[in-house]
Amino acid sequence: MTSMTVSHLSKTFKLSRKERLKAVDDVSFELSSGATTALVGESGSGKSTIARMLARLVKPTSGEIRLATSDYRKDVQMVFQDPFASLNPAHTIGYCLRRPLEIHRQPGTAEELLERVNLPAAYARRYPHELSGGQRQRVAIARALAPRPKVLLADEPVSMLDVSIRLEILNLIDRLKREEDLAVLYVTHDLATARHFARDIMVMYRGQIVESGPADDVILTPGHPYTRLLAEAAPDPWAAHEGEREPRQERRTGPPVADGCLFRARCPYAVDACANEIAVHGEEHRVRCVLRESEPAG
Ligand SMILES: Nc1ncnc2c1ncn2[C@@H]1O[C@H](COP(=O)(O)OP(=O)(O)OP(=O)(O)O)[C@@H](O)[C@H]1O
Repeated sequence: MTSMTVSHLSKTFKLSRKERLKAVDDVSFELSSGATTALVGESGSGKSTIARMLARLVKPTSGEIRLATSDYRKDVQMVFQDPFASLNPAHTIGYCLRRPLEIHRQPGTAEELLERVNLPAAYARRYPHELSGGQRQRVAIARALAPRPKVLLADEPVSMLDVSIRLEILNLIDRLKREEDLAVLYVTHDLATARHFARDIMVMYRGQIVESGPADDVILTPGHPYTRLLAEAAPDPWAAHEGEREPRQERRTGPPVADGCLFRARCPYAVDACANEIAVHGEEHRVRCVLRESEPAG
C-alpha cells in the first residue's frame, strides 16, 4: 500500500543575491508500507535535502508530498546520521522516549520502547553520554517509533557508526519495518546495503533521479552510465570509516544547463542527443538516458 506520494518535488537554495543552487530537481516517487526504498548517490546529489523535505525540515520550492494518512507530525518520523547530536544530553533516555509518547498520546512506556530496540529497560535511567554510538542510535530509532509512524526516514543512519555494528542497526530497522509495516526511506551512498535492505533503489545525480527500480535490477543490470560508475566504484561497505567517501560533487552554480543529461560531461558514452531533453525509459525499471533506447540494460 502506498504510504507517501512525492510529485515533482524541487528545492532551489538561494546562496547569494545572484547564485541559486538546484539541489533537488523535479523528483517523483512513492513509498510503500512494509518496504524499504533506498535513495543512493554521491555526496551532494540532494539525498538529504529530499529526506529533510519529507520530514518538513526544509520547505520545497515546488512539488507535492502527499501522505496516505492525515497526521503528518505523528506519521512521518526521521532518524538522523549523528547519534551524538540527536539526543539532548541534559535528559535521561527515559525522558527522551516518554516525551513523544506523551506528545502523540500513545500508550506504552520508555522501557517497552527500549526492549523493542534490544536495549535493557534499565537504560531508561541513563544519560546519553553513558551510551555508545550504536546504543544511542537504537534510542533514536526507539524515539522515532514512539508515535507509531507510518513512514520512517533514515538519513545515513549508520555512516557515523563503527563498521562492526552497522549491520546490526540496519537489521534492526529492517525487523521493525516488517513488524510495524513501515514505509522506510533509506538514504545512503552505500550500494551494497541499499541492495541488501531495499526493495527498490533510486539513484540520484545532481538533484535528479537518473535511475530507479527493483533493487536487484538496478544493481545487477544498471541502465544508466552513472549507476554503472557508482556500482564499479562502490567501496567496500564495511571498510574503515568515512574517510574514503568520494569527494563532494562540485557545486552547481555555473550557468544552468538548459536541457539534456546533467551527467553528459562525465559520461563515456555521451552522444549529441544527450544535450536534448531526456526522456525516462521503462516502466518498473526507469532510466533517464537516451542510450537506453538503443542499448538495453545488461
Ligand atoms: N541549507 C542549504 N543552503 C544552501 N545549500 C544547501 C543547503 N542544504 C544543502 N545544500 C546544498 O545542496 C546540495 C545537495 O545537498 P544534500 O545534503 O542534499 O546532498 P546529499 O546527497 O545528501 O549529500 P551528503 O551525502 O553529503 O549528505 C549540496 O550542494 C549542498 O551543498
